[in-house]
Amino acid sequence: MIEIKLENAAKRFQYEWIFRNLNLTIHAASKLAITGSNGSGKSTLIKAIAGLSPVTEGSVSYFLEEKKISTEEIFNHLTISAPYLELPEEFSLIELLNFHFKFKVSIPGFSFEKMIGEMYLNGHENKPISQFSSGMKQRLKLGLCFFSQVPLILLDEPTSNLDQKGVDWYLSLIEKFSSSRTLIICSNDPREYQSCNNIIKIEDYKIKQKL
Ligand SMILES: Nc1ncnc2c1ncn2[C@@H]1O[C@H](COP(=O)(O)OP(=O)(O)OP(=O)(O)O)[C@@H](O)[C@H]1O
Repeated sequence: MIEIKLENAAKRFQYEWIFRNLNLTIHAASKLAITGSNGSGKSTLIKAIAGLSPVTEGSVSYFLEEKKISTEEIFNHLTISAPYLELPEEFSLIELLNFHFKFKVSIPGFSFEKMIGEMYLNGHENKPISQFSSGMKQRLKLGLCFFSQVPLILLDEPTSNLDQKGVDWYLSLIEKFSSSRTLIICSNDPREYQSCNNIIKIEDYKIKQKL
């Protein structure tokens, strides 16, 4: 299980502080929602937690079973789904699963066949991802996150492009597959983060100032 500590974390783009003085411990297996209005900095914060974009000030530390691990290593222990992270469109579904699971281990008992069934993608095994609908792509992104055996799952706008049936399916994924994992969700939609026991508002850490 993984714990994350942000200490005086801050991010600045040019002259704008997106967040500042952020002190937060995300406990192992807890469920955190990062909320805030459009453009407030939710994605910026989740990217900093994922190690995709470094903080300008302060630090983000990771503790896997209480052992500190570096920002360079954290990618091995997480999966992330976000609108700005595209799937490789030229791969077929089977090719993508083969590729993804060269780097990640699947959760116990999950063959590709079972994953495809759980994502409601039967019959599309050899279709290129470029020909998937936006809802199919979103189910695939979420499936790759939950069916990988990692202690940290990061979701940015998890139900974008999903219809009501898809939203219910997403909620069932959380219920079935997130119990012993740390889950962080960026969202403006309370349906998406109803499972979260900790909710922060990015505006509470936003100080605009000219340098
Ligand atoms: N690479 C970048 N360079 C400069 N500014 C950036 C960069 N990335 C994000 N920003 C700015 O940071 C602010 C926060 O953006 P971010 O995408 O984190 O917001 P958000 O809360 O996720 O928004 P939304 O709800 O619309 O997805 C915005 O003003 C955005 O223009």
